[in-house]
Amino acid sequence: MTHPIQPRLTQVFHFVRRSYADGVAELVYAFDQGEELIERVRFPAPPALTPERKHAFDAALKLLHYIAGVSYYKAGVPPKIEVADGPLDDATADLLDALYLHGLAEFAYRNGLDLRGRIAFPRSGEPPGKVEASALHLPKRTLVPIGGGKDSLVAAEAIKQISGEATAVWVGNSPLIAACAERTGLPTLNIQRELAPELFELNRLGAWNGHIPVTAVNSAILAVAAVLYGFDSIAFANERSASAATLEYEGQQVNHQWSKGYAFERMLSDWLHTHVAADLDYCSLLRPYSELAITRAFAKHTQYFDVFSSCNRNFKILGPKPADRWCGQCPKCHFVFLALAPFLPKPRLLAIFGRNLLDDESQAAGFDALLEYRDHKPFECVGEGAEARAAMYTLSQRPEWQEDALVARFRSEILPQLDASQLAPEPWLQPSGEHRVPARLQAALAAIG
Ligand SMILES: CC(=O)N[C@H]1[C@@H](OP(=O)(O)OP(=O)(O)OC[C@H]2O[C@@H](n3ccc(=O)[nH]c3=O)[C@H](O)[C@@H]2O)O[C@H](CO)[C@@H](O)[C@@H]1O[C@H](C)C(=O)N[C@@H](C)C(=O)N[C@@H](CCC(=O)O)C(=O)O
Ligand SMILES: Nc1ncnc2c1ncn2[C@@H]1O[C@H](COP(=O)(O)OP(=O)(O)OP(=O)(O)O)[C@@H](O)[C@H]1O
Repeated sequence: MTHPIQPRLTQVFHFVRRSYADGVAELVYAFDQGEELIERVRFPAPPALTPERKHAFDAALKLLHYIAGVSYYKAGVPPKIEVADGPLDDATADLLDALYLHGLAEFAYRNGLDLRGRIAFPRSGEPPGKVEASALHLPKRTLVPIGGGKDSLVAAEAIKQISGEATAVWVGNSPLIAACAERTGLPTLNIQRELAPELFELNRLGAWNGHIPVTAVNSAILAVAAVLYGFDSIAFANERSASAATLEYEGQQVNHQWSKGYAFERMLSDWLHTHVAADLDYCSLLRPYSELAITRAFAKHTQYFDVFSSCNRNFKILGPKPADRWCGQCPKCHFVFLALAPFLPKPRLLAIFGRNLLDDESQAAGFDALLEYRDHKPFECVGEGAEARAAMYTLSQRPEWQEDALVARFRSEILPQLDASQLAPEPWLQPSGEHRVPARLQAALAAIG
């Protein structure tokens, strides 16, 4: 079938309209005069929207419409963006311009595209109006998004430790994430997301495709949920390392995890305070912590070892879910194995993964990339190269790891090229840096360390 439009040849990307009724949000997009692409987000058992929350809800839904559009915009990256709402205020346009440029930087790099100067959401140019939305007096309870991996489970346990009222929430239909959410013992909330099926057809017909800032999409969905169900805070589990670029290309920082980074957290946190509710706090509970600090914390939570996984193959929308929670071949499997190893007895770690990834020479290139040895850091949610090197160095000093192929290779081939005084893990275990954790939740920060 010849598709009515060839997305790569389109000239305009339209944010056509949006609606909400009985728990279902419909987000509508189109290329040029082409067919409508409709994404639906389903909020279960929705309470009635109170009049005082309606304005805030509409503002959060509007942002969701614009942020979720990134999945469709990327298919054609047309030079012009049209929004049915009319020109946006500067703060909204600034957030969206930054998100589309930086959140699609990996997508652009891998597709040989340069989006700089190409993405410009229509803006009114009006000076900022009221700089603070009204307080909604939202209930003092927290949405804790669960991703199925170690980070969000550390965040959930920290909030439980301070007896904070919290709900484990996740977007999508992953049985693995559902199992992790249930295992927290917290109340749960599962929001469904149905992408426009036409997008998969456009992909099949050769549309541009690639990595998107999905954390921004999940964040926008949870902002709508917080107003709808009544939560005063959303506590993601994005680590300090997520702000570090993966590589630099033609003068542009390319960060696989940009919407997990602090720059986005700050922009969205401020935007929600000024456009949705002065008392709705968006933050990452793990912001001050490195990946190594988080894996050390996670190593104490043995109750999750038989359900969690960081392997992204588990989270595909299309196709069957893998039988094995850990593929053992991808950068996430490599990194989580390496980052947990210093903090777990070796037999315990091998029981989680079902095999010893560091005694498998076929995985050498994958681990080299984590160490930034002869390759750049992989385009995945992994810690900084220096963290990986500190973890590998720690293992190289442990008798039980000496004979394993990739540890022995590190000792003989890589370690002599490194400055061992820079390889201690301890500096990575201390919290540091800015965060947006609200005062009510700051005791949970200390519970992580
Ligand atoms: C699970 C995964 O890694 N998916 C990426 C993969 O998608 P694939 O084609 O293998 O299959 P599906 O996941 O079933 O997706 C089918 C197509 O649908 C489109 N799509 C999907 C979800 C969405 O939110 N938007 C979409 O446009 C897309 O065209 C898919 O091809 O490869 C895709 C192409 O490179 C990626 O776009 C898929 O990435 C997902 C959005 C995803 O959930 N990825 C997370 C694992 C992820 O990247 N997490 C990052 C967060 C980074 C951030 O800044 O937020 C991380 O863990 O660091
Ligand atoms: N399907 C989802 N629904 C809601 N939030 C999610 C979802 N997937 C990931 N997140 C959140 O987005 C952030 C980044 O996801 P990420 O996959 O890095 O975290 P994780 O799965 O908790 O840990 P890991 O790094 O071990 O995979 C986390 O805070 C997580 O809670």
